[in-house]
Amino acid sequence: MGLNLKSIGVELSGKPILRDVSCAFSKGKIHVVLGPNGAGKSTLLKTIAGLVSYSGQIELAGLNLKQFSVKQRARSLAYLPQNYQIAWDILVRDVIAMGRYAHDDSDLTAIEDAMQVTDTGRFAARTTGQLSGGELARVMLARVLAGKPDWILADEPLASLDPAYQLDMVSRFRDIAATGTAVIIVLHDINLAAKLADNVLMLKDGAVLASGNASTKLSAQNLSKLYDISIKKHDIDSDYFVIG
Ligand SMILES: Nc1ncnc2c1ncn2[C@@H]1O[C@H](COP(=O)(O)OP(=O)(O)OP(=O)(O)O)[C@@H](O)[C@H]1O
Repeated sequence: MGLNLKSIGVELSGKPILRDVSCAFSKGKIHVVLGPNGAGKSTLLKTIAGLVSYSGQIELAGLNLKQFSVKQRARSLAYLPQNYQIAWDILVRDVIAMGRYAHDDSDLTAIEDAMQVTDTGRFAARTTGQLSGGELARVMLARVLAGKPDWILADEPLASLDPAYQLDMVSRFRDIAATGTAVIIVLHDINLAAKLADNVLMLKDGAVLASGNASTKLSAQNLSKLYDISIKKHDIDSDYFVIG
């Protein structure tokens, strides 16, 4: 059973930010959310995560998400924010173990599994202040995975990573989706989106421009409309988009 958004509206400080957004997300798939700066991508993830009030209905496995307690929601849906900050210099293992908070336990197998998938076990005894940005990104993903959520909401998790780390994270997200978890991920890089996406959701001015299977919806025509610039397929390698 999926995650369905039905006619979602969000206002912040009296300004409409999301307008009549309807879309469906499925388990075991990677859903990439694309759109210009300010289109409402982060607001959409925050809305699903329960951090923002909304009109309309969000259904998770056929149930109204508003009926879920905070803990029930946190067990199903994990949110990886855009600008995470670790307030204290604490042990990596403890940060990852915090992912069990909503379960009221410290399931060591879940924590070990999360470290294995993200290859963070080798940092476990270091503190967060002793990690590079790319290493910290993997630790934050491990924290999310330790909670064994069915749905991961990740806001630009590749933004500050070098190309090698980006590709590494792409393959980790693929592995995660292959276990049946759904990944809803905001990206700005359209070629990384093309590598990663099973489905896409294109948001423009707070409304849906296109959504559905990446093989049909992630087209040069839709991308050009989305960003109001010329985007074409590469002449030789049609898997790549060229800007301008
Ligand atoms: N608390 C707030 N009060 C008023 N407006 C807000 C608030 N938070 C965000 N906004 C506005 O909502 C709009 C959507 O913001 P959001 O962060 O969702 O966009 P985004 O698509 O994620 O952008 P970006 O790609 O730049 O991260 C922007 O115009 C932003 O200025």
